[in-house]
Amino acid sequence: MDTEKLQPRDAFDTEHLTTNSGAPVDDSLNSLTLGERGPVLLSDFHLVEKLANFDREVIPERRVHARGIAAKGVFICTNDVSKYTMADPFTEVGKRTPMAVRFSTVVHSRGSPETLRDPRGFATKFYTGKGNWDLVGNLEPVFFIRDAMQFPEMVHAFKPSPKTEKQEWHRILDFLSFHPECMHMMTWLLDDVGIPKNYTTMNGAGVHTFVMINAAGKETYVKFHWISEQGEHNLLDDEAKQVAGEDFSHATSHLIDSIEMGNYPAWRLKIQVMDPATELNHSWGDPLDPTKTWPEKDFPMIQVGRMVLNQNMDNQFLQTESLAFSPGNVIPGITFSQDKLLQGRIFSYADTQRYRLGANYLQIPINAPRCPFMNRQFDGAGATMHRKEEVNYFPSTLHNAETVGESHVPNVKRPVSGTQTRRALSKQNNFGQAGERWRSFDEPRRQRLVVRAAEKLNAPRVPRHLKNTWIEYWTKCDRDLGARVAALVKMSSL
Ligand code: HEM
Repeated sequence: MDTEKLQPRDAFDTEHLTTNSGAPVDDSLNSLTLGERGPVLLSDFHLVEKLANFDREVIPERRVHARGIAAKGVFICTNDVSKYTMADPFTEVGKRTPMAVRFSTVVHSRGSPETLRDPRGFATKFYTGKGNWDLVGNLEPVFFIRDAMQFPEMVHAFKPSPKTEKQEWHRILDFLSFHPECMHMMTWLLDDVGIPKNYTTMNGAGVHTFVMINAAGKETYVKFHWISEQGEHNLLDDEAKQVAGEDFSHATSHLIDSIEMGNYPAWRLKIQVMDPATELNHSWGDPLDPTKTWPEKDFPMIQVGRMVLNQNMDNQFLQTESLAFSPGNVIPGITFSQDKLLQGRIFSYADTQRYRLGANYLQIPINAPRCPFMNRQFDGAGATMHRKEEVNYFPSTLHNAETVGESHVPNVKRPVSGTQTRRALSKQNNFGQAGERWRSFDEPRRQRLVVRAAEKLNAPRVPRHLKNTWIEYWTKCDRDLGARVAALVKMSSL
């Protein structure tokens, strides 16, 4: 018997219960006691082991995006984009790359309703032949802030109050009043898309500008978009209340049921590309600013592939809960831009995952690469990778491990220069795209956003000075929008 092949899994089940170390269990209903009426003996190893395991069954939930559901699928390359990138999923039209995807809400805890007005996470992992590539995006193509320095406090403001354990809009509006760059994102959050009907009926976006590099080393700025083939459908506020009353996990139920019934949801992956040499020429703002979209008339969408989700997860803890996505996971042909929000994310995800899942979280099967891989860092808590060689260092004359060199992992060549500084991007244009987006809506949709914006300002404990600031911001987005919000805001004496 090859005991190393007998990894713990249901394929090797005995017909009877055993202890964790495999010994048969005589009784799993009655504790071992001194006489029928007790006391219980500490030598009941099976009881102690069962309780000890139970006591450790949960791990910290994700700091954000705690509530979500994952599925498996496949990415199919549909267009030749080799002039932009050498990345493995795009090397051949028709190439298929296995994927894991997790959709989520953001602010509330793991058991919270899926009908809340909240951004939605759209995290994708491509198991490519050159390592895992994670495109960790959201439904919304923009974000509230531009610099990772502000993220922890932004999350504190959105999360339930440390005093009341409730999300409170006076705290959110207070924090965001220092960040007028959030206005574009607010026109997504307070729009109908703020509550998607289901996860399958929402689009997704990579948000940041990334860099694609082709085989000749040419660099192209790129934005990624997932466009739902099911169409974009949302819940109006009253509908959301009704759905929540029936099934507060409605989006999870819908995804699982759709896949179960063979109605495999699909998305088109589209890209927008920009020559980095033009990056300072755009009147709408800076492409390194994640609060901006690139106008489609100047940067048309180019289809590159299709993702189909065709398999449910069958172990929520080992798969959905243990999935670890990171914007730091890129592959040759795709790399980071200088976007300051993105650069902070490169650190934060792997860091939280070492805390949340342990040092060897990448050895958990759902996170491990599907291509051959090898390095010298595999010991520690949670290690399961059985390696037999004596050389666990690099370089070595005894084992000819090599690195591949820059021609296989091209890096950005464009020079970066400047003095050390802590400064915001100078080209801000905080209100332009927010106003454009609101004006692009039909009248009923415009009015729904107005009503929601006013509702937030009428929430308990929003002081007069914040109401004034926010009316000013909405007015800067669009004069009519500001006037209509102001007309609905109750000016208390707070
Ligand atoms: C500096 C800014 C940000 C920081 C520091 C940050 C940090 C985090 C952290 C710590 C997690 C939990 C990860 C885990 O436990 O596995 C997370 C999850 C997530 N974040 Fe961010 N985040 C930032 C901005 C963003 C932005 C701009 C987006 C969208 C483009 C985004 C999308 C997501 C998604 C989709 C997840 C859930 C991944 C999953 O389903 O497991 N985050 N983020």
